[in-house]
Amino acid sequence: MAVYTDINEVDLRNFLTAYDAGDLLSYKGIAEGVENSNFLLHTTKAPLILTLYEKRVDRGDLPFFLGLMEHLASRGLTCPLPLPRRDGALLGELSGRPAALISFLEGMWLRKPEARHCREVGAALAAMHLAGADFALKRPNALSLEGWKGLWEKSAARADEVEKGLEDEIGAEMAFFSQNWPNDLPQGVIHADLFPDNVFFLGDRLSGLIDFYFACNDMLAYDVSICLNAWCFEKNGDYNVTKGRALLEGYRSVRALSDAEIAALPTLARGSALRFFLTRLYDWLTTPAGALVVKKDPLEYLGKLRFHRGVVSPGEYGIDV
Ligand SMILES: Nc1ncnc2c1ncn2[C@@H]1O[C@H](COP(=O)(O)OP(=O)(O)O)[C@@H](O)[C@H]1O
Ligand SMILES: N[C@@H](CCOP(=O)(O)O)C(=O)O
Repeated sequence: MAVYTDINEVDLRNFLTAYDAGDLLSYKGIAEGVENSNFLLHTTKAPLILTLYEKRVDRGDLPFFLGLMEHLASRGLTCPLPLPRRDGALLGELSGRPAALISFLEGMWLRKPEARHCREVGAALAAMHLAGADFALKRPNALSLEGWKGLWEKSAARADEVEKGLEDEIGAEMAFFSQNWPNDLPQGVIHADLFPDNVFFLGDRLSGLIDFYFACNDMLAYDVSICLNAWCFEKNGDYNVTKGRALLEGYRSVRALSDAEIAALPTLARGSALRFFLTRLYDWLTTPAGALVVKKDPLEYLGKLRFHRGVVSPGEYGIDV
């Protein structure tokens, strides 16, 4: 359960007085997620999500994240909306943390997505990229090359505790990317964490996207590569080209991918695998034993990284070249 910061009822009731949110009926911590502390609130009005922003979220970035949700919703994308306080602010403070109330989105995430779901995710990602094009705020990607270096510096010395030889292997990846990371592809607002647990479905229909707390400005095709990693591998580590094809076709049915974006997919996918490997590795080595969170396995992403390292043509992802 991702509840790093606990709340008490008296403080919560006091926090809610700043909102027109109805009277509190119940609240409970949510047993999912790894970044922030989330609670489901029932009030005499609509159900709400209460989020307390934790370690990896910089307070200065919150206007970007909350403003982006408002912007995307205004462009027709289904995503949660922050509930303003009576004074108009979107942020308050609870248990010493910045905190916001967010609308509750109906639906559930898919534990076993199939190719048809991947197609919908691809289309939704492209729709988000188009809808974000005129969002006024900017946020550089804190988890691009420089961020990777920082994580790696803090983890390298203990990497071999996770698998022997990792310090050398990942050191070589870092060297590769410092020379080979694309910088001339189309940029825009990306979600940057569109994993299955951040996409809700009602039946077979995609009902909305959540968790915009890694969103930033970066290469649009990098976001596609994140989805290939998150949606198109099987539990045994095999890449499922049918899912990859569906995701890419779904994306291209809404936004075209240029030849340069397609050619860069193997490098982008290798880089995005490294990015999730590094955050997972860092968390694996540093999360305190008693924390109420399910740690994610860095080795899953090491396997994906190795797969991409061996890809010689983007056609291997299921795209016609
Ligand atoms: N707006 C929302 N509507 C419904 N459920 C939500 C909403 N936001 C979060 N959740 C629930 O909380 C869980 C964790 O949220 P998430 O934003 O992914 O947390 P984290 O940022 O900590 O990873 C989700 O998997 C979902 O079950
Ligand atoms: N998707 C990341 C972890 C971030 O978790 P989320 O609950 O915010 O999606 C990973 O799988 O490493």
